Amino acid sequence: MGEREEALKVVEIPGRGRSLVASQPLKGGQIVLKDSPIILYSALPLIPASSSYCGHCFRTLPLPPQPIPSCPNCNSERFCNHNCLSAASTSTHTPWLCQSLLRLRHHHHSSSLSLEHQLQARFLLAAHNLANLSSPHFQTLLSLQGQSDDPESAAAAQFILSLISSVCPPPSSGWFSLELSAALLAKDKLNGFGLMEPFSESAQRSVRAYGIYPKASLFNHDCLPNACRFDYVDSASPFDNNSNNTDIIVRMIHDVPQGREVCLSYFPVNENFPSRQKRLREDYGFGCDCDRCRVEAQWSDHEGEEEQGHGEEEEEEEEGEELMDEDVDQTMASSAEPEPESDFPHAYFFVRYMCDRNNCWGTLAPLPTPKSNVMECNVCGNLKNDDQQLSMDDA
Ligand SMILES: C[S@@+](CC[C@H](N)C(=O)[O-])C[C@H]1O[C@@H](n2cnc3c(N)ncnc32)[C@H](O)[C@@H]1O
Repeated sequence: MGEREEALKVVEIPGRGRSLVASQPLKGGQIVLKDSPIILYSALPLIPASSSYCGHCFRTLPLPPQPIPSCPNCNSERFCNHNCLSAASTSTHTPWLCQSLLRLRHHHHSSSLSLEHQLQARFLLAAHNLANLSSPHFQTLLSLQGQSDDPESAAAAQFILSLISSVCPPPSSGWFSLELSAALLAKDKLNGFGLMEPFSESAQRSVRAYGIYPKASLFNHDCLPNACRFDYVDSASPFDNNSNNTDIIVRMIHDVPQGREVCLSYFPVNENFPSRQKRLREDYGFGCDCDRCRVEAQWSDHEGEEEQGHGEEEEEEEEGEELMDEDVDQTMASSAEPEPESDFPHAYFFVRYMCDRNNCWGTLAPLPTPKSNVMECNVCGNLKNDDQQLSMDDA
């Protein structure tokens, strides 16, 4: 872990599992984590085979007349350049993965598979590929939350494993057991991050690729997060010359004291109480008891349902020193600011930290430069001067 990540420590919190906690006071805008995926797979259906993204870095491919190299074996996976082609042959497009995807595409049943099953097949093949490539990274994947007893994952594992093991060439370390396959699918469901298409006001944003980010997988959820995730798909990160197209960074939305848990929201913050609770129970297996949920649970008619969101944003074990429970600030992640006596104490969060651009629903965090007054949206990238916002608050 680099200097930045030392801003966070892994702490076991009863009822929440491993959690990331500020190991020092953190400033709004501060970068607290940079992470690269250990697994990355396309969010597109298996057929048609070719896509407009590079099969290694997932950048949009250049337009003709630029030469676009393709995989000499399957001829369908395409790459930005020869560097990406060469890097893919030992990562995202190994000869075994290439053969497996090719056979799966030619299999007569593949065209009738649901998109969900196609993506689960892509993930399970990518997990076998990881087990062949890197035992430490595979162990990291195994250490993430998600068990074989998740009924949905168990049912999917049975179907997908029987499909891929009958169609694809066996991986050198053999096929996973049914139980391991179910556990891996559950881990993908709980920990996978979606890399979204760049924002457009006029279209629903779709996912370009899914990734497993080992360090970012330890962030718990809060419906009023104090940190948010940025990625720079198809654009270079302005803060890091060495970042890859699929790296993510996590920045603080506002200051938090040492000992406070740092949380992300697993989906856009505008979703209403019933829909958040449903999603967290069904997709992540817990009922949320954050400050915001506790307040909204008291709203008899759940007014605010008109805020209903529709974003489809998804989401190595740190061997860091663990804090004792008493070192953890019990006020947890939210409470962005002092809470007024009202039945909507988090109004402040929405006014100050939610992007007001049409169809965006992103979250704003200050730029990481010291004392920046400029807030950046993590979805559309819009910049907004916080001074305007402050004068609005004072009014
Ligand atoms: C991406 S993992 C987060 C790290 C996880 N706590 C661990 O120990 O690996 C997501 C899982 O963490 C737990 N979790 C996340 N946010 C939570 C919250 N606010 N309350 C309770 N459990 C939570 C749930 O079990 C969820 O499925």
